[in-house]
Amino acid sequence: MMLNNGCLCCTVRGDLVRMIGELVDKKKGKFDHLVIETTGLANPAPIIQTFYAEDTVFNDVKLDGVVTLVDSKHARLHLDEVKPKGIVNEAVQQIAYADRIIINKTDLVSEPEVSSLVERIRSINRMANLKRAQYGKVDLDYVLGIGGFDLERIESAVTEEPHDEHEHEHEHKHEHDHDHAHDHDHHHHDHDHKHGEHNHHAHDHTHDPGVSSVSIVCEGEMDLEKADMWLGNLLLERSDDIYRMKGLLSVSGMPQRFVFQGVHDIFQGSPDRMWEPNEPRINKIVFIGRNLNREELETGFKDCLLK
Ligand SMILES: Nc1nc2c(ncn2[C@@H]2O[C@H](COP(=O)(O)OP(=O)(O)OP(=O)(O)O)[C@@H](O)[C@H]2O)c(=O)[nH]1
Repeated sequence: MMLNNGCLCCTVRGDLVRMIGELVDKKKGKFDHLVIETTGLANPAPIIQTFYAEDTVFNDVKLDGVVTLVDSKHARLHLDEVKPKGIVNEAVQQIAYADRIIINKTDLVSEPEVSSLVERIRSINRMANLKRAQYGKVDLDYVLGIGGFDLERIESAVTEEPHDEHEHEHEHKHEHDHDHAHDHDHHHHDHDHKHGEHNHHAHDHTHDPGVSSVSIVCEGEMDLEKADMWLGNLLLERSDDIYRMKGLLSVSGMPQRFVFQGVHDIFQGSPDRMWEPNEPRINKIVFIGRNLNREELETGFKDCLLK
Protein backbone atom coordinates (compact mmCIF):
# COMPACT_ATOMS: atom_id res chain seq x y z
CA MET A 1 0.00 0.00 0.00
CA MET A 2 1.27 3.42 -0.80
CA LEU A 3 0.76 6.28 1.61
CA ASN A 4 1.68 9.22 -0.49
CA ASN A 5 -0.35 12.10 0.78
CA GLY A 6 2.64 13.52 2.46
CA CYS A 7 5.32 12.61 4.85
CA LEU A 8 4.74 9.54 6.97
CA CYS A 9 6.22 11.17 10.02
CA CYS A 10 3.61 13.90 10.21
CA THR A 11 0.59 14.24 7.94
CA VAL A 12 0.12 10.61 7.04
CA ARG A 13 0.30 9.30 10.56
CA GLY A 14 -3.50 9.02 10.73
CA ASP A 15 -3.41 7.11 7.45
CA LEU A 16 -0.85 4.73 8.86
CA VAL A 17 -3.07 4.02 11.84
CA ARG A 18 -6.06 3.43 9.57
CA MET A 19 -4.08 1.27 7.19
CA ILE A 20 -2.79 -0.97 9.95
CA GLY A 21 -6.32 -1.24 11.33
CA GLU A 22 -7.63 -2.21 7.90
CA LEU A 23 -4.93 -4.80 7.32
CA VAL A 24 -5.59 -6.32 10.70
CA ASP A 25 -9.35 -6.42 10.08
CA LYS A 26 -9.12 -7.93 6.63
CA LYS A 27 -6.12 -10.16 6.89
CA LYS A 28 -5.75 -11.10 10.47
CA GLY A 29 -3.53 -14.15 10.76
CA LYS A 30 -2.49 -13.92 7.13
CA PHE A 31 0.66 -11.91 7.47
CA ASP A 32 3.71 -12.33 9.62
CA HIS A 33 5.28 -8.91 9.26
CA LEU A 34 4.43 -5.46 8.06
CA VAL A 35 7.29 -3.56 6.50
CA ILE A 36 7.02 0.21 6.39
CA GLU A 37 9.45 1.93 4.09
CA THR A 38 9.82 5.62 4.73
CA THR A 39 11.45 8.19 2.52
CA GLY A 40 15.03 9.09 3.18
CA LEU A 41 13.83 12.29 4.78
CA ALA A 42 11.57 10.80 7.41
CA ASN A 43 12.15 11.16 11.11
CA PRO A 44 11.60 7.69 12.59
CA ALA A 45 10.45 8.96 16.00
CA PRO A 46 6.79 9.76 15.26
CA ILE A 47 6.41 6.46 13.46
CA ILE A 48 7.86 4.57 16.42
CA GLN A 49 5.62 6.56 18.77
CA THR A 50 2.53 5.64 16.75
CA PHE A 51 2.99 2.03 17.84
CA TYR A 52 2.77 3.04 21.48
CA ALA A 53 0.53 6.07 21.45
CA GLU A 54 -2.35 4.64 19.44
CA ASP A 55 -4.27 2.03 21.38
CA THR A 56 -5.62 0.22 18.35
CA VAL A 57 -2.18 -0.10 16.83
CA PHE A 58 -0.60 -1.07 20.15
CA ASN A 59 -3.09 -3.88 20.64
CA ASP A 60 -2.98 -5.22 17.09
CA VAL A 61 0.67 -5.20 16.10
CA LYS A 62 4.06 -5.09 17.75
CA LEU A 63 6.90 -2.87 16.68
CA ASP A 64 9.79 -5.15 15.82
CA GLY A 65 12.62 -2.84 14.92
CA VAL A 66 14.04 -0.02 12.89
CA VAL A 67 16.36 -0.86 10.01
CA THR A 68 18.44 1.83 8.35
CA LEU A 69 20.16 1.32 5.03
CA VAL A 70 23.22 3.48 4.61
CA ASP A 71 24.65 4.23 1.19
CA SER A 72 28.40 4.15 1.88
CA LYS A 73 29.18 6.16 -1.18
CA HIS A 74 27.01 9.14 -0.23
CA ALA A 75 26.44 8.83 3.51
CA ARG A 76 29.20 11.20 4.57
CA LEU A 77 27.79 13.94 2.45
CA HIS A 78 24.40 13.67 4.13
CA LEU A 79 25.73 13.13 7.63
CA ASP A 80 27.87 16.24 7.30
CA GLU A 81 25.17 18.42 5.82
CA VAL A 82 24.67 21.47 7.96
CA LYS A 83 21.05 22.07 8.90
CA PRO A 84 19.40 25.22 10.20
CA LYS A 85 19.76 25.67 13.93
CA GLY A 86 17.60 23.29 15.93
CA ILE A 87 16.93 20.98 12.96
CA VAL A 88 18.48 17.58 13.24
CA ASN A 89 20.00 16.08 10.17
CA GLU A 90 17.69 13.29 8.91
CA ALA A 91 20.54 10.97 8.07
CA VAL A 92 21.82 11.28 11.63
CA GLN A 93 18.33 10.68 12.99
CA GLN A 94 17.77 7.59 10.91
CA ILE A 95 21.00 6.15 12.25
CA ALA A 96 20.27 7.19 15.82
CA TYR A 97 16.93 5.34 16.04
CA ALA A 98 18.06 2.19 14.24
CA ASP A 99 18.28 -1.31 15.68
CA ARG A 100 19.99 -2.66 12.57
CA ILE A 101 22.15 -0.70 10.19
CA ILE A 102 23.06 -2.06 6.78
CA ILE A 103 26.07 -0.33 5.34
CA ASN A 104 25.42 -0.87 1.67
CA LYS A 105 27.39 -0.30 -1.55
CA THR A 106 30.67 -1.17 0.10
CA ASP A 107 32.02 -2.12 -3.34
CA LEU A 108 31.98 1.53 -4.32
CA VAL A 109 34.28 2.80 -1.56
CA SER A 110 37.65 1.83 -0.12
CA GLU A 111 38.04 -0.18 3.07
CA PRO A 112 39.35 2.83 5.07
CA GLU A 113 36.32 4.82 3.95
CA VAL A 114 33.98 2.09 5.17
CA SER A 115 35.84 1.84 8.47
CA SER A 116 35.68 5.56 9.01
CA LEU A 117 31.96 5.53 8.21
CA VAL A 118 31.44 2.68 10.68
CA GLU A 119 33.24 4.72 13.29
CA ARG A 120 31.08 7.72 12.59
CA ILE A 121 27.92 5.62 12.78
CA ARG A 122 29.08 4.05 16.02
CA SER A 123 29.62 7.44 17.59
CA ILE A 124 25.96 8.21 16.91
CA ASN A 125 24.49 4.82 17.75
CA ARG A 126 26.48 2.23 19.63
CA MET A 127 23.47 0.07 20.37
CA ALA A 128 22.59 -0.98 16.85
CA ASN A 129 23.92 -4.01 15.09
CA LEU A 130 25.88 -3.15 11.95
CA LYS A 131 26.36 -5.18 8.81
CA ARG A 132 28.19 -4.37 5.61
CA ALA A 133 26.48 -5.34 2.38
CA GLN A 134 26.39 -5.04 -1.37
CA TYR A 135 23.14 -4.68 -3.22
CA GLY A 136 21.41 -4.84 0.14
CA LYS A 137 22.08 -8.56 0.44
CA VAL A 138 21.49 -9.62 4.02
CA ASP A 139 19.69 -12.60 5.51
CA LEU A 140 15.99 -12.08 5.99
CA ASP A 141 16.24 -12.69 9.70
CA TYR A 142 18.59 -9.74 9.92
CA VAL A 143 15.73 -7.40 9.09
CA LEU A 144 12.71 -9.31 10.41
CA GLY A 145 12.25 -10.60 13.94
CA ILE A 146 14.67 -8.09 15.41
CA GLY A 147 13.03 -7.56 18.80
CA GLY A 148 14.53 -4.10 19.05
CA PHE A 149 11.90 -2.98 21.53
CA ASP A 150 11.66 -6.25 23.47
CA LEU A 151 12.56 -6.08 27.11
CA GLU A 152 13.77 -9.69 26.94
CA ARG A 153 16.45 -8.64 24.51
CA ILE A 154 17.80 -5.66 26.40
CA GLU A 155 20.91 -7.46 27.56
CA SER A 156 22.46 -7.94 24.14
CA ALA A 157 21.82 -4.29 23.28
CA VAL A 158 23.50 -2.88 26.36
CA THR A 159 26.61 -5.03 26.36
CA GLU A 160 29.79 -3.03 26.02
CA GLU A 161 30.98 -4.62 22.80
CA PRO A 162 29.61 -3.09 19.65
CA HIS A 163 27.54 -5.71 17.87
CA ASP A 164 29.19 -5.75 14.50
CA GLU A 165 29.03 -9.05 12.75
CA HIS A 166 31.91 -8.20 10.57
CA GLU A 167 34.77 -7.86 12.90
CA HIS A 168 38.21 -9.20 12.86
CA GLU A 169 39.43 -5.89 14.30
CA HIS A 170 36.89 -6.04 17.05
CA GLU A 171 39.13 -5.21 19.96
CA HIS A 172 40.70 -2.25 18.36
CA LYS A 173 37.42 -0.91 17.17
CA HIS A 174 35.83 -1.10 20.55
CA GLU A 175 38.50 1.08 22.13
CA HIS A 176 38.44 3.48 19.34
CA ASP A 177 34.71 3.89 19.22
CA HIS A 178 34.56 4.61 22.86
CA ASP A 179 37.07 7.40 22.72
CA HIS A 180 35.71 8.74 19.57
CA ALA A 181 32.20 9.07 20.88
CA HIS A 182 33.55 10.85 23.88
CA ASP A 183 35.70 13.29 21.99
CA HIS A 184 33.01 13.91 19.54
CA ASP A 185 30.60 14.87 22.21
CA HIS A 186 32.91 17.36 23.80
CA HIS A 187 34.19 18.63 20.58
CA HIS A 188 30.74 19.41 19.55
CA HIS A 189 29.91 21.35 22.64
CA ASP A 190 32.98 23.48 22.06
CA HIS A 191 31.85 24.05 18.59
CA ASP A 192 28.43 25.17 19.66
CA HIS A 193 29.68 27.62 22.16
CA LYS A 194 32.61 29.07 20.33
CA HIS A 195 31.56 29.25 16.77
CA GLY A 196 27.88 29.97 16.98
CA GLU A 197 26.73 30.81 13.51
CA HIS A 198 30.20 31.04 12.02
CA ASN A 199 30.97 29.08 8.99
CA HIS A 200 33.70 26.76 10.20
CA HIS A 201 32.17 23.63 8.88
CA ALA A 202 34.97 22.29 6.77
CA HIS A 203 36.45 20.60 9.80
CA ASP A 204 35.55 16.97 10.36
CA HIS A 205 33.05 15.90 13.05
CA THR A 206 31.52 19.23 13.85
CA HIS A 207 28.31 19.28 11.93
CA ASP A 208 25.33 17.57 13.48
CA PRO A 209 23.83 18.96 16.66
CA GLY A 210 25.64 16.47 18.85
CA VAL A 211 23.70 13.25 18.43
CA SER A 212 25.72 10.60 20.20
CA SER A 213 25.59 7.52 22.41
CA VAL A 214 26.55 7.43 26.04
CA SER A 215 26.89 4.12 27.80
CA ILE A 216 27.33 3.69 31.52
CA VAL A 217 28.49 0.46 33.10
CA CYS A 218 28.80 0.34 36.84
CA GLU A 219 28.74 -2.30 39.53
CA GLY A 220 26.55 -1.86 42.59
CA GLU A 221 22.97 -1.81 43.76
CA MET A 222 20.59 0.99 42.99
CA ASP A 223 18.32 2.67 45.46
CA LEU A 224 14.91 2.20 43.85
CA GLU A 225 13.50 5.52 44.98
CA LYS A 226 16.51 7.48 43.81
CA ALA A 227 16.68 5.65 40.50
CA ASP A 228 12.99 6.29 39.96
CA MET A 229 13.43 10.00 40.66
CA TRP A 230 16.49 10.30 38.50
CA LEU A 231 15.00 8.59 35.46
CA GLY A 232 11.67 10.34 35.99
CA ASN A 233 13.29 13.77 36.10
CA LEU A 234 15.56 12.97 33.21
CA LEU A 235 12.60 12.10 31.03
CA LEU A 236 10.67 15.11 32.24
CA GLU A 237 13.47 17.49 31.41
CA ARG A 238 15.24 15.81 28.53
CA SER A 239 12.78 13.50 26.78
CA ASP A 240 12.97 15.55 23.57
CA ASP A 241 16.70 14.95 23.47
CA ILE A 242 16.72 11.32 24.52
CA TYR A 243 15.95 9.40 21.36
CA ARG A 244 16.34 5.90 22.71
CA MET A 245 17.60 4.31 25.87
CA LYS A 246 17.98 0.83 27.21
CA GLY A 247 19.09 -0.39 30.57
CA LEU A 248 19.63 -3.35 32.82
CA LEU A 249 19.71 -2.53 36.51
CA SER A 250 20.46 -4.17 39.79
CA VAL A 251 17.93 -2.74 42.23
CA SER A 252 18.42 -3.12 45.93
CA GLY A 253 15.95 -5.60 47.43
CA MET A 254 14.86 -6.91 44.02
CA PRO A 255 15.95 -10.50 43.36
CA GLN A 256 15.47 -10.05 39.59
CA ARG A 257 17.32 -7.84 37.20
CA PHE A 258 15.29 -4.82 36.12
CA VAL A 259 15.26 -4.06 32.39
CA PHE A 260 13.86 -1.04 30.61
CA GLN A 261 13.74 0.69 27.27
CA GLY A 262 12.48 4.05 26.18
CA VAL A 263 11.89 6.25 23.17
CA HIS A 264 11.55 9.91 24.15
CA ASP A 265 8.81 9.98 26.82
CA ILE A 266 7.71 6.39 26.23
CA PHE A 267 9.14 4.17 28.93
CA GLN A 268 8.72 0.46 29.51
CA GLY A 269 10.33 -1.45 32.31
CA SER A 270 9.93 -4.82 33.98
CA PRO A 271 11.70 -7.32 36.21
CA ASP A 272 13.71 -9.80 34.18
CA ARG A 273 15.34 -13.08 35.22
CA MET A 274 16.72 -13.69 38.72
CA TRP A 275 20.27 -12.67 39.49
CA GLU A 276 22.47 -15.73 39.90
CA PRO A 277 23.84 -16.14 43.44
CA ASN A 278 27.40 -15.10 42.55
CA GLU A 279 26.67 -12.96 39.57
CA PRO A 280 28.29 -9.51 39.72
CA ARG A 281 25.58 -6.86 40.04
CA ILE A 282 26.50 -4.81 37.04
CA ASN A 283 24.23 -2.02 35.87
CA LYS A 284 24.29 -1.06 32.21
CA ILE A 285 22.54 1.81 30.52
CA VAL A 286 22.89 3.20 27.02
CA PHE A 287 21.43 6.52 25.93
CA ILE A 288 21.25 7.74 22.35
CA GLY A 289 20.33 11.37 21.96
CA ARG A 290 21.09 14.96 21.31
CA ASN A 291 23.53 17.02 23.34
CA LEU A 292 24.06 14.26 25.86
CA ASN A 293 26.49 15.09 28.59
CA ARG A 294 28.31 11.95 29.58
CA GLU A 295 29.57 13.30 32.88
CA GLU A 296 26.19 14.58 33.96
CA LEU A 297 24.49 11.29 33.12
CA GLU A 298 27.17 9.29 34.84
CA THR A 299 27.05 11.42 37.99
CA GLY A 300 23.25 11.25 38.11
CA PHE A 301 23.40 7.51 37.71
CA LYS A 302 26.09 6.97 40.33
CA ASP A 303 24.19 9.11 42.84
CA CYS A 304 21.46 6.46 42.73
CA LEU A 305 23.77 3.68 43.88
CA LEU A 306 23.57 2.56 47.49
CA LYS A 307 26.56 3.93 49.27
N1 LIG B 1 27.60 -0.88 -7.03
C1 LIG B 1 26.52 -1.02 -6.28
N2 LIG B 1 25.35 -0.54 -6.72
C2 LIG B 1 24.26 -0.70 -5.94
C3 LIG B 1 24.31 -1.36 -4.69
N3 LIG B 1 23.06 -1.36 -4.16
C4 LIG B 1 22.26 -0.73 -5.05
N4 LIG B 1 22.96 -0.33 -6.13
C5 LIG B 1 22.47 0.35 -7.32
O1 LIG B 1 22.22 1.71 -7.02
C6 LIG B 1 21.19 2.21 -7.84
C7 LIG B 1 20.22 3.03 -6.99
O2 LIG B 1 19.66 2.18 -6.05
P1 LIG B 1 19.43 2.64 -4.59
O3 LIG B 1 20.46 3.60 -4.15
O4 LIG B 1 19.20 1.41 -3.81
O5 LIG B 1 18.09 3.45 -4.76
P2 LIG B 1 16.87 3.42 -3.78
O6 LIG B 1 17.28 3.86 -2.45
O7 LIG B 1 16.15 2.11 -3.88
O8 LIG B 1 15.98 4.51 -4.42
P3 LIG B 1 14.74 5.17 -3.74
O9 LIG B 1 14.12 4.15 -2.86
O10 LIG B 1 13.89 5.54 -4.93
O11 LIG B 1 15.29 6.33 -3.01
C8 LIG B 1 20.58 1.02 -8.55
O12 LIG B 1 21.04 1.02 -9.88
C9 LIG B 1 21.14 -0.19 -7.80
O13 LIG B 1 21.34 -1.29 -8.64
C10 LIG B 1 25.59 -1.86 -4.25
O14 LIG B 1 25.77 -2.40 -3.16
N5 LIG B 1 26.65 -1.64 -5.07
